[in-house]
Amino acid sequence: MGASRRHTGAVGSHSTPSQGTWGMGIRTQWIAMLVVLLLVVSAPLATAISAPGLPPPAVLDDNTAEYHLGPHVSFLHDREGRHALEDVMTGAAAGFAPLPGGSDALGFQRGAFWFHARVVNRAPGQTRWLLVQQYPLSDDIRFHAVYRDGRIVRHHGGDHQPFSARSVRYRHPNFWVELPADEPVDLYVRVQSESSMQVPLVLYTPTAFAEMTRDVQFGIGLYYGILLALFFYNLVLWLTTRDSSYFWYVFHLTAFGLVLFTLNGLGFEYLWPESSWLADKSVPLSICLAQVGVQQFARKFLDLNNRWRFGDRVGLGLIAFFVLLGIASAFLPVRISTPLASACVFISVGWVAVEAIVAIRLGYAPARIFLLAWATFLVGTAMFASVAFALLPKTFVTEYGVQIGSALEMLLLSVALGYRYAALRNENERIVRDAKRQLEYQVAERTRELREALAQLGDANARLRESNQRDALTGLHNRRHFHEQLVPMLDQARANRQPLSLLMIDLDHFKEINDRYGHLAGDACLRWVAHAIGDELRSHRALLARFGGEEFVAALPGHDLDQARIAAEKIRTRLESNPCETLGRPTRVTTSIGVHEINPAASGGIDSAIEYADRALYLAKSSGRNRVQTSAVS
Ligand SMILES: Nc1nc2c(ncn2[C@@H]2O[C@H](COP(=O)(O)OP(=O)(O)OP(=O)(O)O)[C@@H](O)[C@H]2O)c(=O)[nH]1
Repeated sequence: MGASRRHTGAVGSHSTPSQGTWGMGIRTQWIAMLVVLLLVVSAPLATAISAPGLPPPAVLDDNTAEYHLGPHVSFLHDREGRHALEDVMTGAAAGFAPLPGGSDALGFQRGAFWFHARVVNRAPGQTRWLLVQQYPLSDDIRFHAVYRDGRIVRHHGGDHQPFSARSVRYRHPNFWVELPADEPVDLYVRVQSESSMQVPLVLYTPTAFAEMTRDVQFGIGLYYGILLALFFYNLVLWLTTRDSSYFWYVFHLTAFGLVLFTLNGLGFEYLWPESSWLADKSVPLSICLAQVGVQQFARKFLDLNNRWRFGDRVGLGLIAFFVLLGIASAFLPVRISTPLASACVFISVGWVAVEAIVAIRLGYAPARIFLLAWATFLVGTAMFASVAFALLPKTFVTEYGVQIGSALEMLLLSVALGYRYAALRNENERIVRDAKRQLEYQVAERTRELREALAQLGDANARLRESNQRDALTGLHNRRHFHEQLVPMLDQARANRQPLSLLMIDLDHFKEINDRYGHLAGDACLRWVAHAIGDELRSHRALLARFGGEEFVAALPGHDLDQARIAAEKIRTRLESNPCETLGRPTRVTTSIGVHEINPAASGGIDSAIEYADRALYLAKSSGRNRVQTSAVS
């Protein structure tokens, strides 16, 4: 990347961190962020150190396409910012000194700085050059080219001038300068700025500048293209899933992109070309915004509120701090707010790494990818800084460490979000599955209990029905049930053309038993009689019931009148010959029985049939009792 022919100066190698590419400008910002506190303290000291001698002039020749003036630059600190060009030229001001340590980054300084370099152009075919100050944030830059004949050409630049005032529409301030062949030209650059004092001056031929910007634009397009793709991808995911982690990821990505956009000078070029206020304040503001984004994203992604309360509180504290600092930076001088915000970035970035490590130790799997993403960014930034301190050789990867690291970080974070989403979805599905299983088990359990209850209820109903059909004293069927059962029995007899007979059985003088032995003895006698009749009729498939009081009724299917009479006679004989046991006392009990055969062809109902049997019984009673009487009507 860069011009095909480069020249780094006649004297020694280039020792400043600034180079003539896109990354060089950014690197300068990052170095400033890394060493800003050191510089704030050391720069005034450094300016006080007297120079051993002023640098030699820069000599351009036919092979020069891009020339870094750093080794040829001397500077003068005009603390009050009052000196005019004439003062510094004539020596009325204090003398010029070489750049401290060869570095063109002087930190945050009050007043104005004058930079001087003498240039001799030995290339007669190339007299038009572009001087670029590869730091986009300087407020006020006044450029002067002083020629042998006393002619002075002046330009005015910096981000306090509208972007359109630049010689070339480019993110770094730049000035066209005519360099006649073989004539020394003194270049004086006066810089006054609230932001960091960095003046990496580079001379380009128009061709070299065009080639350099082409490569740089490609790199910038690639980098911000990746960020934009991730932005829209995760924006859509946020809109569809409504998972706030995606929103804070997009916020973090946007704010981080804005920081680099601002530091690259692209913010001033494309977003606020007319606003010198924003040109000044955008750096601390975007830094604070990015830190709010990263802290909030980490809190949400790592679910710190549920996993690590203390870490969550610290994260919230950092967010509150950066919000306040962001608001304050709208009013504070940039030389205070920017170094403060930059220094706090280290705390914030380190704390995010701590949060991720704790989350991993607490067993949160998605935090691993999160930490990997974060480490990628930190390693990229560290490699970039290491090059600046000559700890690592300058390669494509180390030189563009911040861009590569942050692009990889954003990419990995996007993957981590997907992983986290899948993990949450799986967890949800597991919970739903468990709940469903639990519900199914409970439903089965309830169904079983219900079935058991229904069975018990059925049993109870059956028992109730049975008890409704039974006589409580004797255990025989009761009169109502007899009626109910006699109907189908009669229907069946009619259908089968079979006889059906009724017995009306009544104990004789039962009242006397009650009167003589008591009601309980009477009860016992009734039970005994019921058992005896039932026993006697068992072989006849009879329907036997207690008709009421001391009266019983029996229906004998398949029995004609005579067969029924014989069965009745057996009952009578059995009772007569077997005294009932009433409370240990044998008591003789006789019985009168009325017998009636129901004519299946007759249309009469069961009531009339019972009536006939009852009449026969009455006849038996009136004929002297203890006898069987058949009904005359059939
Ligand atoms: N211990 C007892 N006695 C009953 C029960 N139901 C009816 N009785 C008695 O049965 C007797 C029936 O008396 P009556 O209707 O005069 O008939 P009887 O004494 O058997 O005389 P005849 O039927 O005419 O031979 C009464 O004394 C009733 O109190 C019962 O469930 N338990």
